[in-house]
Amino acid sequence: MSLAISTTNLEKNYGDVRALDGLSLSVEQGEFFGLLGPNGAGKTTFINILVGLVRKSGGEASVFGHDVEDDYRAARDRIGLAPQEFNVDRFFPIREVLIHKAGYHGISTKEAGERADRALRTVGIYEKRETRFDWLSGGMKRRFMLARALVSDPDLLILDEPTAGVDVELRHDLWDIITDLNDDGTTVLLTTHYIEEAEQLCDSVAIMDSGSKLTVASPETLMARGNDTVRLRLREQPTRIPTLDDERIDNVALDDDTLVVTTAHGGEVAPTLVRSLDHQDHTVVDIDISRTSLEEVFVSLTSHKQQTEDESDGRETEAPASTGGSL
Ligand SMILES: Nc1ncnc2c1ncn2[C@@H]1O[C@H](COP(=O)(O)OP(=O)(O)OP(=O)(O)O)[C@@H](O)[C@H]1O
Repeated sequence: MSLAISTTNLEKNYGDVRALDGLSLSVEQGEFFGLLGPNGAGKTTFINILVGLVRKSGGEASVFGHDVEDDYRAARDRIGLAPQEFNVDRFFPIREVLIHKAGYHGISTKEAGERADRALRTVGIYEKRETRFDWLSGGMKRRFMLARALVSDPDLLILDEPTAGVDVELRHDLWDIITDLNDDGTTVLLTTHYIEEAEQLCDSVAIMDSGSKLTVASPETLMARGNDTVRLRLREQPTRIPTLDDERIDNVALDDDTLVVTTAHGGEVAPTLVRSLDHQDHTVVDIDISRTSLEEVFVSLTSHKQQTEDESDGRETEAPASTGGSL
């Protein structure tokens, strides 16, 4: 399968700041690909290089086989971008803004009108077509950003935090729209600080930090790398930790009447644990298995990288970029 995005050793320096540090990434056609990283990891810089807003300092980047600099026009015409910032012409009705945008991609005025109407219908704000951007509600502004990305019928949709600051209902609505587009064949590159968004939507997720890639895998594979916690509540509190001989167990602790077992195989180990405890006359009255969340994997990967850097530097570095409540 050919690649929608391919970058090799991509570098970007803003003066002394190394925003991208040899980033190599491949996104297959039709994939729903998530880019996760703490603030300042270089996600927006990566996107801006793909769409020609920022010139790379080194390495290679192409979109559907077109080099983003040498073959800029061909690459750019395949991409629809919904940026983080509302960089919209505020003085025209939104339908007109879309028609201008389509014109920029070489689409005739008649066709542009049809595309604009279709895009506004897709995102559910067709009835607002004669309204200026400034007069839309916050949620409608987000919908409009998506419509503007869609007006050129892109093969690659790039969404830079498309649901930042929207309520839960709209977030789910936007997820549905984007998922439908992906089902119809549009490749999607998504950056998000909402881990649930990546978990729900993405086929593959790249976790990056300090301008380079830490890992790429499906959300399921990433979560499987972490440990499960099996909590077994016993009818009577034991005086000491029962013997649990199973090489799949990493750790056992006692928390009042509850045994807390750490293992990479919670679902498989749990029945064995219950049997083994039963043989030792401990009755299990409740059992709970919690799996590692993608958020935990993310935090452990990015904080580990920061620690390694601090250690190898041997000097103080800036505080790690905050992962905040939602990453
Ligand atoms: N125009 C610029 N001039 C100087 N430094 C910049 C510029 N744009 C970005 N940077 C720096 O490059 C690094 C990467 O920034 P970037 O915006 O690409 O990260 P990000 O992962 O998109 O962050 P966020 O999640 O906060 O949007 C940061 O240290 C940032 O301060």
